[in-house]
Amino acid sequence: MNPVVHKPLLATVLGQRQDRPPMWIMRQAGRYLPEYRQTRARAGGFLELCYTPELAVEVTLQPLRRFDLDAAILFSDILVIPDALGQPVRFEPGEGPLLDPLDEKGIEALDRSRALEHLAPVLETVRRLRATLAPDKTLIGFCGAPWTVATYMLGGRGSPDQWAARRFALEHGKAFDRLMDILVETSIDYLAAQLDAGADVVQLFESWALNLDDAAFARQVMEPNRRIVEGLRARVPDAPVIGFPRGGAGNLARYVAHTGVNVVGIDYATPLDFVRNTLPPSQPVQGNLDPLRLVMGGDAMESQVEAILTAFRDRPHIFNLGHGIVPETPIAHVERLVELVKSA
Ligand SMILES: Cc1c2[nH]c(c1CCC(=O)O)Cc1[nH]c(c(CCC(=O)O)c1C)Cc1[nH]c(c(CCC(=O)O)c1C)Cc1[nH]c(c(C)c1CCC(=O)O)C2
Repeated sequence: MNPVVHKPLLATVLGQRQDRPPMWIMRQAGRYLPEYRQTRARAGGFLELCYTPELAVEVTLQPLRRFDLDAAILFSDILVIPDALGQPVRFEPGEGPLLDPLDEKGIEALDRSRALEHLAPVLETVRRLRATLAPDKTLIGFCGAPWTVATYMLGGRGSPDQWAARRFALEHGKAFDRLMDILVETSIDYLAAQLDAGADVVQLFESWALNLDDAAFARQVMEPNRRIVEGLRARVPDAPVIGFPRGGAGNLARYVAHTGVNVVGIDYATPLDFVRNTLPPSQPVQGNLDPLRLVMGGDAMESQVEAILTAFRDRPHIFNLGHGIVPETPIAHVERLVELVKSA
């Protein structure tokens, strides 16, 4: 890596405000792109795509060929971790991910010893991306944060209220804490390996940081995220981390202070002036356009893009959506979004 080349997105993560905010789009490689759908069909299954470096590199780079984005995000999924721990994951069309829900015995049977071996193809993808990516582009690695991954492991599928996992945490406290320990340790190994393979920064996707009371938020979100950041930095000093606790707005300042993440992701339901009043101007933020506005385009999109750029003008800001891009998004609207942010 050439240390002289400037990476605007990485610099922003490290706290340096840029004149124009760098940008990427959560879930930027995906079904809204015809070339993704084509490669996906070639791969067969979704996990096969994640575990085939040649194809995973290809889909990672597809959005950067179309749009002038400042970062590539490793193409993989948060659910490769349960898969690597011995809880198989299936992706069925129209269903989202499906797993056989874990019970206490299932937690005891999880096997961390071969997880990194299982994830070797993903790490090979990172190495190949590092070798191919233009030097001014930031390479983002990621994993799901433990609570979010656990909601799928315990519930067996996505759910609107994460009831099964929230109940399990209270009903089987010891087994739940054991599961958190396993996920924390595996995530540290996995993220350290991604940084070692050439990722510039890693993001913790805590997509289900909502529906939690104070005590549950502290136990299930803040503490595991903090342990990962601390454990990772014990291995990779100053490892740059983006935390995205979706739905955790009331805890934004506490989350940042407790976990030590460099950047905090802001979901689209969080008011801009709340962020301004809650986080000091030196605190880097990422977000927060509603993906629906990108589907709509026109003034619905442009007015809110302007509001976000204005609200975060005085601080390090990475422009992004407030959650992942959805399949029905018109490509022309993404082109327009990039043009708007680039001319800010
Ligand atoms: C909760 C979660 C998952 N996966 C992820 C999260 C956290 C972010 C969020 O909340 O959206 C994260 C994720 N998933 C994927 C990426 C790849 C990198 C990127 O381009 O951002 C990333 C960073 C690819 C994917 N992961 C998935 C797809 C679609 C699969 C397909 O091609 O059929 C892609 C491109 C499948 C997936 N994977 C998951 C679900 C619920 C689904 C089904 C719903 C859906 O399709 O969006 C779990």
